[in-house]
Amino acid sequence: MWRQLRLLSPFVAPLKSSFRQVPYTWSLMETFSADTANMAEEKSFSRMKNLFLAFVLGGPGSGKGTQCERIVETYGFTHLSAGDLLRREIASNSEHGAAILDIIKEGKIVPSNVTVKLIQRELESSESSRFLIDGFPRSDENRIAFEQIIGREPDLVLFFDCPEEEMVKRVLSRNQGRVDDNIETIKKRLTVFQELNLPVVNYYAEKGKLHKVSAVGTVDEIFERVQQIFSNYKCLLDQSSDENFPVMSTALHKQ
Ligand SMILES: Nc1ncnc2c1ncn2[C@@H]1O[C@H](COP(=O)(O)OP(=O)(O)OP(=O)(O)O)[C@@H](O)[C@H]1O
Ligand SMILES: Nc1ccn([C@H]2C[C@H](O)[C@@H](COP(=O)(O)O)O2)c(=O)n1
Ligand SMILES: [Mg+2]
Repeated sequence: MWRQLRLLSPFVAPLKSSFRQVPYTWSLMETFSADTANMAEEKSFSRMKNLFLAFVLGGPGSGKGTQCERIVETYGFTHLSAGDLLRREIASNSEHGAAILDIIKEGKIVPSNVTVKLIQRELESSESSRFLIDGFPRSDENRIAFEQIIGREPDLVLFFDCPEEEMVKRVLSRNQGRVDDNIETIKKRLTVFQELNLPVVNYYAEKGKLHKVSAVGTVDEIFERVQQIFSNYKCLLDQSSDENFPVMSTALHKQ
């Protein structure tokens, strides 16, 4: 209603002289652009509300990316790795690229608004209705920024629990040319994991959203544990299904 009144107001105001028409024209344009922004925000809000969102947490090298690949194959999720989105920013020489590279080399955390905006862009531009958000949130600040910008919380949180020794071994033998896969940066990332990531894990545990998965064993063994968790979310996942993702029910019925 208020929007309709705002739209009408330039027309009902008296247009006594051409001098007066300039501000009225501007006000009409402003009204239209404010209205377009409101409509885009409402559209985005209603899309976000209907998505199935799973956060995937775990220390460096715990196997988040590896398990996400299996979840994508089996359940038709779209995989958004926060680290990959940041690395893509670096590679594209974007405005923030150089600063992001410095932060990643130091094993630190990129400012939350940068990471959340990258995630938001993917969530909004994709046709998908279910997402794995891997490596996010890495801190309480990340979590709060997501809640504020996206306007909601995840449906579930997976946490891959892995001993430090095993994580270090896996990262050092990864061989993907990552600037942070060296022993100095790994030590820093492990400290950040203890100090900033674990409070987020505890937060979701207290909210009853956390599913802790032992990340020890073969990739297949770990994925079996993951499937057991997803089997409890059949109803919610089916609500988020659409013609692009007919695989969910099939995958769950196969178990
Ligand atoms: N269960 C496993 N056993 C042995 N090696 C594994 C296992 N799962 C993954 N790996 C290997 O360990 C390395 C790290 O795995 P992955 O990249 O999935 O971890 P990540 O949690 O995504 O790490 P990061 O946070 O650094 O991105 C990869 O080389 C991967 O092939
Ligand atoms: N929420 C995030 C996720 C990642 N980063 C930065 C810092 C990480 O060490 C690096 C690599 O991430 P990964 O691929 O290991 O998930 O990216 C961040 O700052 N904030
Ligand atoms: Mg990864």
